[in-house]
Amino acid sequence: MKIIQVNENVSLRRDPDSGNEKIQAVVDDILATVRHDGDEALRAYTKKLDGAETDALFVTETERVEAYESLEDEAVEALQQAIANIRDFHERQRPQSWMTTKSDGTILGQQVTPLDAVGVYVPGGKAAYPSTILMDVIPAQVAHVGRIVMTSPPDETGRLHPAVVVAASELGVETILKAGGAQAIAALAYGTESVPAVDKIVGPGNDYVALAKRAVFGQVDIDMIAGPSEIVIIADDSARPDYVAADLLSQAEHEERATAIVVTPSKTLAKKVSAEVERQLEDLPRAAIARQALADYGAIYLTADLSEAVAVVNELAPEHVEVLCEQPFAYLGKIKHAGAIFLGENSAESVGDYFAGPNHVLPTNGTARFSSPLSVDDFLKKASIIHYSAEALAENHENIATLARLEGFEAHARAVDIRRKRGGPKS
Ligand SMILES: NC(=O)c1ccc[n+]([C@@H]2O[C@H](COP(=O)([O-])OP(=O)(O)OC[C@H]3O[C@@H](n4cnc5c(N)ncnc54)[C@H](O)[C@@H]3O)[C@@H](O)[C@H]2O)c1
Ligand SMILES: N[C@H](CO)Cc1c[nH]c[nH+]1
Ligand SMILES: [Zn+2]
Repeated sequence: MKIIQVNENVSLRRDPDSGNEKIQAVVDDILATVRHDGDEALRAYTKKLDGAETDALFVTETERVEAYESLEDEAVEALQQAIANIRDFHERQRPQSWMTTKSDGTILGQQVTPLDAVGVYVPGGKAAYPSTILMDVIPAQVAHVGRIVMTSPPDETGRLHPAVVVAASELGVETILKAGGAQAIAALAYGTESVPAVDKIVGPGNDYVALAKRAVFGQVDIDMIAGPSEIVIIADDSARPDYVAADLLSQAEHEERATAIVVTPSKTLAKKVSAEVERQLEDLPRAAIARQALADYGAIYLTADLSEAVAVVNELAPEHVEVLCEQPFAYLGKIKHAGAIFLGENSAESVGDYFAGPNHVLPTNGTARFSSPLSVDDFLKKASIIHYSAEALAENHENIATLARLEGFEAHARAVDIRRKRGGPKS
């Protein structure tokens, strides 16, 4: 791996539009066609892009049974344990409606309501992601979303990966559409004869999915545009080079555009990590992908000290940061910008990707500066509650009318004046 003396201009931010003009044109065409031709277009794109016939657009009961038959019991049990952990974590996020009554009888509050219908996109082109189903569906269920439509691209036989079907079934997801890419996003956003439109679409995907989500935003809400995976490891001499290397490779194997970076003041550690990465690459099944990612987006940054390392991490604002230092908890609060913070040598990112409980759908591309992990909040909306008492209106009507006239809105002013002129409001 490249070992680079730190450069203050380090950044993970990539222009999301660069080189995407051609893909955007393809996406716009697919969105318009599915909007116009519905199911017929959905089937035609699935045939063209995924090579699959989908006479039945949704996963059938027989397919569910076959999926369970082809999965090992230990895989189902691991999914069940992960579900329990992720549900437990997200249950703690549920906000409550609230109301407060003031001494003059005014009642103010906030009503929290779940979304009626949500679409969950589960990527399935190059790899199957049952873990992402758990991360997307569980917070929606905890929020009590009314209707969940899941969608994922089928393989050439017209089926979804058995682990995807089992993960969804373990969660009780009833509607599983077999469609991927921009055509799936169009079906969820606009609706077709068989796919009911939703209010919000969540879930990561490739550029076709991301650009389609961005294009339908406004018609529906979306969670975020989640880009390629990113890991940044802040490490001192106490870190084990084999652990650091393993964790870098765990994200580099995702795809050629994944980012894997170490930030350390220790030259000795840097050299050992670089050698370890080469050693561990030797028998890694996805070594070609990981090598490419490390060549293009991997680095070991050398800093003057650990405080400079923290400053670099905050500048990068990565999706994940691991703290492999002697006192990991000393860095909490100092690391301000990261999607998820993993503390200590047993907290490999894989623990969070699959099992610990927190969500693995996280802000990427430097957006951790201003956004947060997917959570129960993403599946709720809030309405304000206002009940003004007679006493409060008597006390404040002149202020309200003055502010209205300041903006030139006479009708606003009269709407409070009228309640005073008629002898004052009833209590
Ligand atoms: N951030 C996260 O939490 C997270 C989790 C899982 C996956 N991911 C990311 O999701 C992405 C998954 O990508 P993927 O490709 O494997 O699956 P995908 O399901 O996102 O995309 C597959 C679909 O892309 C469309 N497509 C492919 N080539 C096309 C073309 N030439 N024209 C039109 N449409 C085309 C097809 O419709 C196909 O069904 C990866 O980048 C992965 O890293 C992120
Ligand atoms: N690391 C990914 C998010 O960046 C999530 C994931 C899914 N499966 C394995 N990992
Ligand atoms: Zn991962």
